[in-house]
Amino acid sequence: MKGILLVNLGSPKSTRVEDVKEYLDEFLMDEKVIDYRWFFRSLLVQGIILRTRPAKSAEAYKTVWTDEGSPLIVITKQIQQKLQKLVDIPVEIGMRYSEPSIESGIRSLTEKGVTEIVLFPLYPQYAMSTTETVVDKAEEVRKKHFPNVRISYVQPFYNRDIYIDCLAESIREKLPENYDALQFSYHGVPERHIYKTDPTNTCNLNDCCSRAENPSHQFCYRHQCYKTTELVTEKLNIPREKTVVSFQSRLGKDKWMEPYTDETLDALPKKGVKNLAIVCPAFVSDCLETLEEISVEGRDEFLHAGGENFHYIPCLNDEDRWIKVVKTLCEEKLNDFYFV
Ligand SMILES: C=CC1=C(C)c2cc3[nH]c(cc4nc(cc5[nH]c(cc1n2)c(C)c5CCC(=O)O)C(CCC(=O)O)=C4C)c(C)c3C=C
Ligand SMILES: [Fe+2]
Ligand SMILES: [Fe+2]
Repeated sequence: MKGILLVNLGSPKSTRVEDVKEYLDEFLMDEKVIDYRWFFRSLLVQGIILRTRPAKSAEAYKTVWTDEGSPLIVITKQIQQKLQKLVDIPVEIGMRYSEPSIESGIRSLTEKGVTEIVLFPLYPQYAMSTTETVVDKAEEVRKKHFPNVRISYVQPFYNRDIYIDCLAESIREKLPENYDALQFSYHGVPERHIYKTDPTNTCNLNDCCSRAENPSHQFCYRHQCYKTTELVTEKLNIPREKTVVSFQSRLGKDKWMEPYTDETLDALPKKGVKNLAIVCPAFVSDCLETLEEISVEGRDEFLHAGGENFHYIPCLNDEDRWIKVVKTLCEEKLNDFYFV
Protein backbone atom coordinates (compact mmCIF):
# COMPACT_ATOMS: atom_id res chain seq x y z
CA MET A 1 0.00 0.00 0.00
CA LYS A 2 1.14 3.55 -0.76
CA GLY A 3 1.09 6.66 1.42
CA ILE A 4 2.21 10.29 1.47
CA LEU A 5 4.42 12.04 4.01
CA LEU A 6 4.50 15.84 3.90
CA VAL A 7 7.67 17.16 5.53
CA ASN A 8 8.21 20.69 6.76
CA LEU A 9 10.93 22.32 8.86
CA GLY A 10 9.31 22.16 12.31
CA SER A 11 8.85 24.50 15.28
CA PRO A 12 9.51 24.40 19.01
CA LYS A 13 6.99 22.45 21.12
CA SER A 14 5.96 25.66 22.87
CA THR A 15 7.17 29.21 23.34
CA ARG A 16 8.91 28.33 26.61
CA VAL A 17 12.58 29.28 26.44
CA GLU A 18 13.65 25.67 27.28
CA ASP A 19 11.57 24.28 24.40
CA VAL A 20 12.92 26.88 21.99
CA LYS A 21 16.44 26.03 23.15
CA GLU A 22 15.88 22.30 22.59
CA TYR A 23 14.53 23.00 19.09
CA LEU A 24 17.36 25.36 18.14
CA ASP A 25 19.89 22.86 19.47
CA GLU A 26 18.57 20.09 17.21
CA PHE A 27 18.20 22.49 14.25
CA LEU A 28 21.53 24.27 14.43
CA MET A 29 23.55 21.18 15.36
CA ASP A 30 22.48 19.66 12.03
CA GLU A 31 25.69 19.56 9.97
CA LYS A 32 23.72 20.48 6.85
CA VAL A 33 22.57 23.72 8.52
CA ILE A 34 25.73 24.84 10.29
CA ASP A 35 28.29 22.95 8.28
CA TYR A 36 31.33 23.25 10.54
CA ARG A 37 33.13 20.24 11.98
CA TRP A 38 31.36 18.96 15.10
CA PHE A 39 33.74 20.58 17.58
CA PHE A 40 33.49 24.05 16.05
CA ARG A 41 29.75 23.70 15.43
CA SER A 42 29.22 22.76 19.05
CA LEU A 43 31.41 25.64 20.19
CA LEU A 44 29.39 28.10 18.14
CA VAL A 45 25.92 26.68 18.76
CA GLN A 46 26.09 25.37 22.30
CA GLY A 47 28.82 27.73 23.49
CA ILE A 48 27.53 30.97 21.98
CA ILE A 49 24.18 30.95 20.12
CA LEU A 50 22.17 28.93 22.65
CA ARG A 51 23.15 31.23 25.49
CA THR A 52 21.13 34.20 24.24
CA ARG A 53 19.14 33.26 21.12
CA PRO A 54 16.45 31.04 22.73
CA ALA A 55 15.12 33.86 24.91
CA LYS A 56 15.03 36.25 21.96
CA SER A 57 13.44 33.68 19.64
CA ALA A 58 10.89 32.67 22.30
CA GLU A 59 9.70 36.29 22.47
CA ALA A 60 9.38 36.36 18.70
CA TYR A 61 7.49 33.04 18.65
CA LYS A 62 5.04 34.40 21.25
CA THR A 63 3.98 37.10 18.80
CA VAL A 64 2.92 34.59 16.12
CA TRP A 65 1.78 31.58 18.21
CA THR A 66 -1.89 30.61 17.91
CA ASP A 67 -4.24 28.73 20.26
CA GLU A 68 -3.57 25.63 18.14
CA GLY A 69 0.21 26.10 18.23
CA SER A 70 2.93 27.21 15.83
CA PRO A 71 1.58 28.60 12.53
CA LEU A 72 3.97 26.39 10.54
CA ILE A 73 2.66 23.20 12.15
CA VAL A 74 -0.98 24.29 12.13
CA ILE A 75 -0.81 25.13 8.43
CA THR A 76 1.05 21.93 7.53
CA LYS A 77 -1.76 20.00 9.28
CA GLN A 78 -4.34 21.95 7.30
CA ILE A 79 -2.54 21.02 4.07
CA GLN A 80 -2.53 17.37 5.16
CA GLN A 81 -6.26 17.39 6.01
CA LYS A 82 -7.21 19.00 2.71
CA LEU A 83 -4.98 16.67 0.70
CA GLN A 84 -6.41 13.67 2.56
CA LYS A 85 -9.85 14.60 1.21
CA LEU A 86 -8.52 14.47 -2.37
CA VAL A 87 -6.60 11.17 -2.30
CA ASP A 88 -7.56 7.66 -1.22
CA ILE A 89 -4.23 6.74 0.41
CA PRO A 90 -3.07 7.81 3.90
CA VAL A 91 -1.39 11.21 4.28
CA GLU A 92 0.75 12.08 7.31
CA ILE A 93 3.08 14.90 8.26
CA GLY A 94 6.59 14.90 9.72
CA MET A 95 8.92 17.70 10.78
CA ARG A 96 12.66 17.72 10.17
CA TYR A 97 13.18 19.13 13.68
CA SER A 98 11.09 18.62 16.82
CA GLU A 99 7.60 17.09 16.63
CA PRO A 100 5.75 15.40 15.03
CA SER A 101 8.96 13.83 13.73
CA ILE A 102 9.69 12.19 10.41
CA GLU A 103 9.97 8.91 12.31
CA SER A 104 6.49 9.28 13.85
CA GLY A 105 5.06 10.18 10.43
CA ILE A 106 6.54 7.07 8.82
CA ARG A 107 5.41 4.96 11.77
CA SER A 108 1.81 6.19 11.47
CA LEU A 109 1.85 5.33 7.79
CA THR A 110 3.28 1.84 8.34
CA GLU A 111 0.68 1.19 11.05
CA LYS A 112 -1.91 1.75 8.34
CA GLY A 113 -0.20 -0.85 6.15
CA VAL A 114 1.87 1.52 4.00
CA THR A 115 5.09 0.10 2.53
CA GLU A 116 5.72 2.64 -0.25
CA ILE A 117 5.92 6.30 0.72
CA VAL A 118 6.00 9.42 -1.39
CA LEU A 119 7.84 11.93 0.77
CA PHE A 120 7.29 15.56 -0.11
CA PRO A 121 9.83 18.06 1.32
CA LEU A 122 7.73 21.24 1.34
CA TYR A 123 10.46 23.49 -0.10
CA PRO A 124 10.12 24.83 -3.66
CA GLN A 125 13.88 25.45 -4.07
CA TYR A 126 16.64 22.94 -3.29
CA ALA A 127 19.03 23.76 -0.43
CA MET A 128 21.48 21.67 1.54
CA SER A 129 19.87 22.99 4.74
CA THR A 130 16.34 22.01 3.69
CA THR A 131 15.71 19.42 0.95
CA GLU A 132 18.98 17.59 1.42
CA THR A 133 18.81 17.26 5.18
CA VAL A 134 15.21 15.99 4.95
CA VAL A 135 16.26 13.23 2.55
CA ASP A 136 19.26 12.35 4.75
CA LYS A 137 17.08 12.14 7.86
CA ALA A 138 14.34 10.11 6.20
CA GLU A 139 16.91 7.65 4.83
CA GLU A 140 18.55 7.35 8.26
CA VAL A 141 15.16 6.63 9.87
CA ARG A 142 14.14 4.23 7.11
CA LYS A 143 17.34 2.18 7.32
CA LYS A 144 17.23 2.04 11.12
CA HIS A 145 13.53 1.41 11.78
CA PHE A 146 11.72 0.62 8.54
CA PRO A 147 14.14 -1.27 6.26
CA ASN A 148 11.30 -2.79 4.24
CA VAL A 149 9.70 0.54 3.42
CA ARG A 150 10.45 2.24 0.10
CA ILE A 151 10.54 6.03 -0.17
CA SER A 152 10.34 8.13 -3.29
CA TYR A 153 11.12 11.86 -2.95
CA VAL A 154 9.28 14.72 -4.64
CA GLN A 155 11.92 16.92 -6.27
CA PRO A 156 12.20 20.72 -5.88
CA PHE A 157 9.44 22.31 -7.96
CA TYR A 158 10.72 25.91 -8.21
CA ASN A 159 10.27 25.98 -12.00
CA ARG A 160 7.32 23.65 -12.52
CA ASP A 161 4.48 25.19 -14.52
CA ILE A 162 1.79 24.02 -12.12
CA TYR A 163 3.56 25.61 -9.16
CA ILE A 164 4.40 28.83 -11.00
CA ASP A 165 0.79 29.21 -12.21
CA CYS A 166 -0.45 28.62 -8.68
CA LEU A 167 1.95 31.08 -7.06
CA ALA A 168 1.35 33.70 -9.74
CA GLU A 169 -2.44 33.44 -9.35
CA SER A 170 -2.16 33.64 -5.58
CA ILE A 171 0.01 36.77 -5.83
CA ARG A 172 -2.23 38.32 -8.50
CA GLU A 173 -5.26 38.05 -6.19
CA LYS A 174 -3.45 39.70 -3.30
CA LEU A 175 -1.44 42.42 -5.04
CA PRO A 176 -2.67 45.91 -4.18
CA GLU A 177 -3.80 48.06 -7.10
CA ASN A 178 -0.94 50.49 -6.74
CA TYR A 179 2.53 49.35 -5.86
CA ASP A 180 5.93 50.66 -6.86
CA ALA A 181 7.74 47.34 -6.51
CA LEU A 182 7.10 43.68 -5.73
CA GLN A 183 9.85 42.25 -3.54
CA PHE A 184 10.62 38.51 -3.47
CA SER A 185 12.29 37.80 -0.14
CA TYR A 186 13.79 34.30 0.07
CA HIS A 187 15.32 32.71 3.15
CA GLY A 188 19.08 33.17 2.80
CA VAL A 189 21.86 30.62 3.15
CA PRO A 190 25.61 31.15 3.67
CA GLU A 191 27.35 31.50 0.30
CA ARG A 192 29.56 28.59 1.30
CA HIS A 193 26.55 26.24 1.12
CA ILE A 194 26.06 27.01 -2.55
CA TYR A 195 29.70 26.37 -3.44
CA LYS A 196 29.67 23.20 -1.38
CA THR A 197 26.70 21.61 -3.14
CA ASP A 198 27.78 22.56 -6.66
CA PRO A 199 28.85 19.29 -8.31
CA THR A 200 30.34 21.17 -11.25
CA ASN A 201 32.40 23.65 -9.23
CA THR A 202 31.37 26.35 -11.66
CA CYS A 203 28.83 28.45 -9.78
CA ASN A 204 30.30 31.85 -8.92
CA LEU A 205 27.10 33.23 -7.38
CA ASN A 206 26.96 35.66 -10.22
CA ASP A 207 26.29 35.25 -13.96
CA CYS A 208 26.33 31.50 -13.65
CA CYS A 209 23.06 31.48 -11.76
CA SER A 210 21.24 33.32 -14.52
CA ARG A 211 22.72 31.42 -17.47
CA ALA A 212 20.03 29.55 -19.37
CA GLU A 213 21.40 26.04 -19.01
CA ASN A 214 23.96 24.85 -16.52
CA PRO A 215 24.19 21.49 -14.74
CA SER A 216 24.97 23.34 -11.49
CA HIS A 217 21.44 24.75 -11.44
CA GLN A 218 20.05 21.50 -10.05
CA PHE A 219 21.78 22.24 -6.74
CA CYS A 220 22.03 26.03 -6.89
CA TYR A 221 19.59 27.60 -4.42
CA ARG A 222 20.41 31.05 -5.79
CA HIS A 223 19.58 30.06 -9.36
CA GLN A 224 16.35 28.44 -8.26
CA CYS A 225 15.21 31.53 -6.33
CA TYR A 226 15.89 33.78 -9.32
CA LYS A 227 14.17 31.31 -11.63
CA THR A 228 10.99 31.21 -9.53
CA THR A 229 11.00 35.02 -9.52
CA GLU A 230 11.55 35.28 -13.27
CA LEU A 231 8.80 32.80 -14.14
CA VAL A 232 6.26 34.33 -11.76
CA THR A 233 6.93 37.92 -12.84
CA GLU A 234 6.71 36.90 -16.52
CA LYS A 235 3.35 35.30 -15.84
CA LEU A 236 2.16 38.43 -14.02
CA ASN A 237 3.63 40.80 -16.61
CA ILE A 238 5.58 42.65 -13.97
CA PRO A 239 8.54 44.49 -15.48
CA ARG A 240 12.07 43.92 -14.20
CA GLU A 241 12.27 47.50 -12.85
CA LYS A 242 9.41 46.74 -10.48
CA THR A 243 10.90 43.45 -9.24
CA VAL A 244 13.26 43.15 -6.26
CA VAL A 245 14.93 39.94 -5.04
CA SER A 246 16.51 39.67 -1.60
CA PHE A 247 17.52 37.12 1.05
CA GLN A 248 16.41 37.21 4.67
CA SER A 249 17.05 35.57 8.08
CA ARG A 250 20.83 35.48 8.15
CA LEU A 251 22.54 34.23 11.28
CA GLY A 252 26.14 34.57 12.46
CA LYS A 253 29.18 36.18 10.94
CA ASP A 254 29.53 34.19 7.70
CA LYS A 255 28.86 35.82 4.38
CA TRP A 256 25.31 34.99 3.33
CA MET A 257 23.75 35.44 -0.07
CA GLU A 258 23.12 39.05 -0.95
CA PRO A 259 21.31 41.38 -1.17
CA TYR A 260 19.97 41.18 2.36
CA THR A 261 16.25 41.82 2.84
CA ASP A 262 16.66 44.18 5.82
CA GLU A 263 19.18 46.38 3.97
CA THR A 264 16.97 46.38 0.88
CA LEU A 265 13.93 47.46 2.90
CA ASP A 266 15.98 50.28 4.29
CA ALA A 267 17.26 51.39 0.88
CA LEU A 268 14.12 51.14 -1.25
CA PRO A 269 12.27 54.26 0.01
CA LYS A 270 15.35 56.36 -0.78
CA LYS A 271 15.14 55.07 -4.35
CA GLY A 272 11.53 56.20 -4.66
CA VAL A 273 9.77 52.95 -3.71
CA LYS A 274 7.13 54.15 -1.28
CA ASN A 275 4.48 51.47 -1.87
CA LEU A 276 5.87 47.98 -1.53
CA ALA A 277 4.33 44.53 -1.91
CA ILE A 278 6.42 41.66 -0.59
CA VAL A 279 6.15 37.88 -0.94
CA CYS A 280 8.28 35.04 0.50
CA PRO A 281 8.32 32.10 -1.92
CA ALA A 282 10.94 29.98 -0.12
CA PHE A 283 8.16 29.17 2.36
CA VAL A 284 4.96 27.42 1.38
CA SER A 285 3.43 28.04 4.80
CA ASP A 286 3.55 31.17 6.90
CA CYS A 287 5.86 30.88 9.88
CA LEU A 288 8.00 32.91 12.23
CA GLU A 289 10.20 34.11 9.37
CA THR A 290 7.30 35.57 7.41
CA LEU A 291 4.81 36.60 10.10
CA GLU A 292 7.33 38.21 12.41
CA GLU A 293 10.54 38.93 10.51
CA ILE A 294 8.85 40.27 7.38
CA SER A 295 5.32 41.23 8.26
CA VAL A 296 6.22 42.96 11.55
CA GLU A 297 9.96 43.78 11.62
CA GLY A 298 10.27 44.27 7.87
CA ARG A 299 7.25 46.56 7.83
CA ASP A 300 8.71 48.67 10.66
CA GLU A 301 12.03 48.88 8.85
CA PHE A 302 10.47 49.98 5.56
CA LEU A 303 8.13 52.55 7.13
CA HIS A 304 10.90 53.89 9.33
CA ALA A 305 13.10 54.37 6.26
CA GLY A 306 10.44 56.53 4.61
CA GLY A 307 8.17 53.93 2.97
CA GLU A 308 4.43 54.64 3.00
CA ASN A 309 2.61 51.36 2.32
CA PHE A 310 3.91 47.89 3.06
CA HIS A 311 1.77 45.01 1.81
CA TYR A 312 2.72 41.51 2.93
CA ILE A 313 1.45 38.75 0.61
CA PRO A 314 0.84 35.53 2.59
CA CYS A 315 2.29 32.17 1.59
CA LEU A 316 0.25 29.55 -0.29
CA ASN A 317 -0.74 27.96 3.04
CA ASP A 318 -3.86 25.80 2.53
CA GLU A 319 -5.21 27.49 -0.61
CA ASP A 320 -7.18 24.95 -2.66
CA ARG A 321 -5.18 25.58 -5.83
CA TRP A 322 -1.95 24.81 -3.93
CA ILE A 323 -3.40 21.60 -2.46
CA LYS A 324 -4.11 20.48 -6.04
CA VAL A 325 -0.46 21.13 -6.93
CA VAL A 326 0.68 19.09 -3.92
CA LYS A 327 -1.61 16.29 -5.07
CA THR A 328 -0.27 16.34 -8.64
CA LEU A 329 3.39 16.40 -7.54
CA CYS A 330 2.78 13.46 -5.19
CA GLU A 331 0.84 11.49 -7.79
CA GLU A 332 3.71 11.82 -10.28
CA LYS A 333 5.97 10.19 -7.70
CA LEU A 334 3.46 7.44 -6.88
CA ASN A 335 4.10 6.19 -10.40
CA ASP A 336 7.78 5.63 -9.53
CA PHE A 337 6.85 2.51 -7.62
CA TYR A 338 5.45 0.84 -10.73
CA PHE A 339 8.79 1.01 -12.51
CA VAL A 340 11.24 -0.12 -9.85
C1 LIG B 1 22.61 28.64 9.69
C2 LIG B 1 21.37 28.83 9.94
C3 LIG B 1 20.20 28.65 9.05
C4 LIG B 1 20.10 28.23 7.72
C5 LIG B 1 21.19 27.84 6.76
C6 LIG B 1 18.70 28.21 7.40
C7 LIG B 1 18.15 27.87 6.15
C8 LIG B 1 16.79 27.82 5.86
N1 LIG B 1 15.74 27.89 6.75
C9 LIG B 1 14.55 27.82 6.06
C10 LIG B 1 13.26 27.87 6.61
C11 LIG B 1 12.95 28.26 7.91
N2 LIG B 1 13.83 28.70 8.87
C12 LIG B 1 13.14 29.01 10.02
C13 LIG B 1 13.66 29.47 11.21
C14 LIG B 1 15.02 29.57 11.50
N3 LIG B 1 16.07 29.44 10.64
C15 LIG B 1 17.26 29.54 11.32
C16 LIG B 1 18.57 29.39 10.81
C17 LIG B 1 18.88 28.91 9.52
N4 LIG B 1 18.02 28.62 8.50
C18 LIG B 1 16.94 29.79 12.71
C19 LIG B 1 17.94 29.99 13.81
C20 LIG B 1 15.55 29.78 12.82
C21 LIG B 1 14.74 29.83 14.12
C22 LIG B 1 14.12 31.01 14.48
C23 LIG B 1 15.03 32.10 14.89
O1 LIG B 1 15.64 31.99 15.96
O2 LIG B 1 15.13 33.06 14.11
C24 LIG B 1 11.73 28.77 9.78
C25 LIG B 1 10.58 29.06 10.73
C26 LIG B 1 10.29 27.97 11.72
C27 LIG B 1 9.04 28.24 12.52
O3 LIG B 1 8.88 27.58 13.55
O4 LIG B 1 8.22 29.07 12.18
C28 LIG B 1 11.61 28.30 8.48
C29 LIG B 1 10.36 27.85 7.79
C30 LIG B 1 14.86 27.68 4.68
C31 LIG B 1 13.82 27.58 3.57
C32 LIG B 1 16.26 27.68 4.55
C33 LIG B 1 17.10 27.58 3.36
C34 LIG B 1 16.75 27.80 2.15
FE1 LIG C 1 15.91 29.02 8.60
FE1 LIG D 1 24.60 29.34 -9.42
